Amino acid sequence: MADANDVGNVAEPVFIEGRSMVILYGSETGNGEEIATELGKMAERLHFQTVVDEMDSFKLTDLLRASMAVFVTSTTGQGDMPKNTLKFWKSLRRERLNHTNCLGAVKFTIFGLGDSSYPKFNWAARKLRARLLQLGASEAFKAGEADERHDNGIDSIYLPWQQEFRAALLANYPLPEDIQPIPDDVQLPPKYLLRLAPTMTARDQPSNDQEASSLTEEERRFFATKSLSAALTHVDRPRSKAEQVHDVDPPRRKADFPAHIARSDGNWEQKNGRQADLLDRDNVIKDHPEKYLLQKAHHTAKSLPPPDLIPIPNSSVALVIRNERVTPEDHWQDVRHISLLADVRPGFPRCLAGATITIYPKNYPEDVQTLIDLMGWNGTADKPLAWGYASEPSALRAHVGYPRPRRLHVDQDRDTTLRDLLTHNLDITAIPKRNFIRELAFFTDDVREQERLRELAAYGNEQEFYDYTSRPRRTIIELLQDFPRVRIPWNRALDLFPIIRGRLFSVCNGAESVPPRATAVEVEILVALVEYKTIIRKPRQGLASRYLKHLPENTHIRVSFNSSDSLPETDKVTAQRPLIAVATGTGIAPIRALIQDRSAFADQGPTLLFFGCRNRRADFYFHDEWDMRGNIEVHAAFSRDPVKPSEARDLDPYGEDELWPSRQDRQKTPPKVEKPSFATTGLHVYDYDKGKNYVQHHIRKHAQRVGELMRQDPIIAVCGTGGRMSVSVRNALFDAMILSGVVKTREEAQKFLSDPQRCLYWQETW
Ligand SMILES: Cc1cc2nc3c(=O)[nH]c(=O)nc-3n(C[C@H](O)[C@H](O)[C@H](O)COP(=O)(O)O)c2cc1C
Repeated sequence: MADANDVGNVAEPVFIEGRSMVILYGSETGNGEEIATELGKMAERLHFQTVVDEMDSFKLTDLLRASMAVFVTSTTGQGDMPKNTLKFWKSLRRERLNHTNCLGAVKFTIFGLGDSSYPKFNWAARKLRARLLQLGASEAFKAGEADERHDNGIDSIYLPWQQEFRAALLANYPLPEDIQPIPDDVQLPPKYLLRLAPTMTARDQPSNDQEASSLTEEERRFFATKSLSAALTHVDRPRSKAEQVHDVDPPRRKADFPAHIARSDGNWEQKNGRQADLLDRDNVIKDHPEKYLLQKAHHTAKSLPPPDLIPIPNSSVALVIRNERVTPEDHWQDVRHISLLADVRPGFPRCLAGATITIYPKNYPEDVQTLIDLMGWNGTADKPLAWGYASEPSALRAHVGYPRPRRLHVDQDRDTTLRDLLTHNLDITAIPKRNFIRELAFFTDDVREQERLRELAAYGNEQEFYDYTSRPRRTIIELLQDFPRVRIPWNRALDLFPIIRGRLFSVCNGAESVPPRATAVEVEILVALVEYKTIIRKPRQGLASRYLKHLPENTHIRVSFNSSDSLPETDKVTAQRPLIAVATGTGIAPIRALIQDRSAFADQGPTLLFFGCRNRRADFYFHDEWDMRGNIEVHAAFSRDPVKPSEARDLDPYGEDELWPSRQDRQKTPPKVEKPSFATTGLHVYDYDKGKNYVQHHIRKHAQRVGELMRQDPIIAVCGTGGRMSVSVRNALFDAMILSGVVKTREEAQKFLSDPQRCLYWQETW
């Protein structure tokens, strides 16, 4: 059994003068951070002294200390920089830097993450790149721009880009002849290590000089770590015999899913006579709720996550006052309307429309125990721990400072155990990322498992990686069950597991319900819980969904608020602008907030709401509220309700009936020349989902009304599940503008929607 203090067979990068790299990321949901981490490991294997950190943790002048800077940033909002780049971005944009060539010595490259369904695709990376060049930095390697809309998502662009970048680094920074890159099957040193804290707890902290002088060196360092956020401790105390006997090697486990035989040749299904664990058909859960919905779980206070709250900077505590299911019990999806009573404190949004609330979920005791059992951590799980850097930091790291692991928030006033970390901090039910899978190969003694893990994470296996991880939403715990010989030493937990991120939800109520000068206000969210069984009947629940589903009323939870940067505050003037709102599903949340915010003003402009959902009966959220408001026109598209014959024609606006009005004409005209007239007008003929009942059909049907409001400087809000919906809606808006004569061509329509002088286009899709 591996000793918990043993970090295994590792190879340190060799120190080579003039070979260092900073990799700075901007990331909202973690994709950019993951890529930065992966690039960091790639650079370390090429013997670069490497620092990977968020942009805001970095001073501009420190860029000059590294031989190369790599920027990785996603785009958020409406072409905006992620929050953890704003400080850095501000310092980069200072006017006094203009024309100074101050970054003349900086060599850089940049990798952007974006989604081409947004009008400002990858704008953050483009803006950053332009400014770096303007300040004299030279682009050492071509920029990359990933698009989440690609078949294999970000990887489609990222992986080939990474391979080319690696080759360019080797060519431009050749290694001395006697030094080879560190191969992928040799472990790099960990960054952080956990260690057992001395037996004395924080509550026993010495109260006077005499007590303090009696502390051992170990204890002294432990207290220093607890009180200083960036203190370093090193793993230097071998575990006592008594500690070692606790970690009895658990019996070797049997895989629930023999992952190592599911090879890329796709024969797994044949060999096993059943389908692999894939959700491989669209709507499989929605169409067969009886098969794939989870059984109701009964929980007691003990089986729920503990109520204790860890301190999180800039957060506040809110009281859950309502947690109600709003969809019928027999509907496939459990959607919750949750109300919280939140303190109005500095930083609370002045306007709730467009604001988001971050909720910090926790893991369930059962999952935590499952992982502890799997890894054989029972002997240490409830002992106080400290954390520290695993080895002496590089000169570059020593200069720029030693941060805590990002987002690691622990209560400094009490002992933190491994079980606490697994409950509050480590995302043990996340979908495993490539880095994680790659690292696991170092913690199994089974050669087949090692091979299989490396194969899954290998370049060229993106489809298989996706099929194994994201597609069935496999969790880290399930991955570990599939590879029963993997044993992660407990002291590596902080280094290997991702840290839980707060989950963002759009606020769904507006100022109407916020009394002036209130000290606490009710904030509402509408949450579609992610939960179902897969084809092989494995339960799947998102971390936040599971947490929220059983969150009892009268519980205190930790939350933080963010105002919208891109939606202007609703005031007398903005409230008068017409609102063209398009929402699908829970995308109605921010739009309801906006409508309520506008209602606080007597003289508000008209609202045209296009809402799409599956059934009138099941998920037409807040429908009873719209009737009460005088100036809202609602056009709803129920995609799964039967279509009335009288409406059928509207759903196929470019169908044969419309193009060839009489049957006779149709018979005369050969089908090959279909739709010629529309192709010449610039209408987006082919984008409509024939026979479906979606919001885009209704936009086109009400083209004249859309056009009328377009002429009055409208606010256009598009919210809901992203990708195809937002693209189709945009095309339908182009068509409506052409049909109503607002513009003549698609290009003009495109310009119109991006012109802040003529409309405000706000998209919030996920
Ligand atoms: C609320 C929201 C707004 C977004 N806005 C844009 C945008 O304006 N342009 C773009 O190219 N991508 C946009 N995206 C897509 C993200 O850049 C993309 O999902 C990326 O992978 C996120 O990476 P991260 O996890 O590192 O933040 C947006 C995503 C969300 C959730």
